[in-house]
Amino acid sequence: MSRESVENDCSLEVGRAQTAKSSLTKAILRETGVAQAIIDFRAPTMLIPKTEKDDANLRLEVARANWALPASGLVTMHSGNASGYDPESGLVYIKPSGMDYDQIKPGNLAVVRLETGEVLTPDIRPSVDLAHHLFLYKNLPEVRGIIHTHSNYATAFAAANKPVPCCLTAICDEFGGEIPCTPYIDNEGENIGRAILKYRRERTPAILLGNHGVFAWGSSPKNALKAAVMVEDVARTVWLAMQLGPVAAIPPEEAEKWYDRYQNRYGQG
Ligand SMILES: O=C(CO)[C@@H](O)[C@@H](O)COP(=O)(O)O
Repeated sequence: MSRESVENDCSLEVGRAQTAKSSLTKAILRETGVAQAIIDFRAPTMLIPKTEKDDANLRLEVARANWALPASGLVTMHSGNASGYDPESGLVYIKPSGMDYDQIKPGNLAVVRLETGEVLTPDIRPSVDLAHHLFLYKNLPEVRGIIHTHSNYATAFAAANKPVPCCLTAICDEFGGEIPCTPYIDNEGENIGRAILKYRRERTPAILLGNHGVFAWGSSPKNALKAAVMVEDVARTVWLAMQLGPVAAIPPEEAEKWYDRYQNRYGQG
């Protein structure tokens, strides 16, 4: 679709967009200090067909999750991506493929219709991992955010096709048991998505992909990011522990106690 036809076919709610631009810009400048992140809401990639309701807040959250990947040491160069899903509009916002993280803005994310896989941003190519993100959103109905990384310590376990064993209370808290690992899976079609569903543990919001990396998910892009950060953190600690000898597994009934407290009574509610 040409830029001209996109502009003809689409409507911009200018007043709404300008309000959002103003508040988003302030939020970005306040929280990141990155002046370049000012969003141009008139950019063609922001034009969404009339039937779709764009979600400025989710755009900001997805951009933030992508910015956090290099900031948290989870990616090298372009080797990871973050997305978010808005069930009201049916739209998925995802990192543009191969884009430098400091070039990502709320206004230049790739936008995809979940139901059909149609890319609504003709001039922005989505992450090569789009198919896996879409498959997970379709099959895990509570999920609103997904992260993929090749973070080093977790990916070392993946290289060995080994799960991260449940040998730390922090693993019980966050994951409720070991972080599983799939065998090697090729990247065609829905193969990775299907393998994630097959090998995941029901309540564990992350998995290692054999010989590849990490997928993590959550009820928001921020929560998916937390899971991705925690996968790497515990993988690093377990790796260090393994230099001392075999690690000691925590029995499932003990893991359950930690999980229950952390998930149900930890923090400020
Ligand atoms: O694993 C791979 C490539 O093999 C991708 O996850 C990674 O490079 C990120 O790709 P995108 O920049 O999101 O298209």
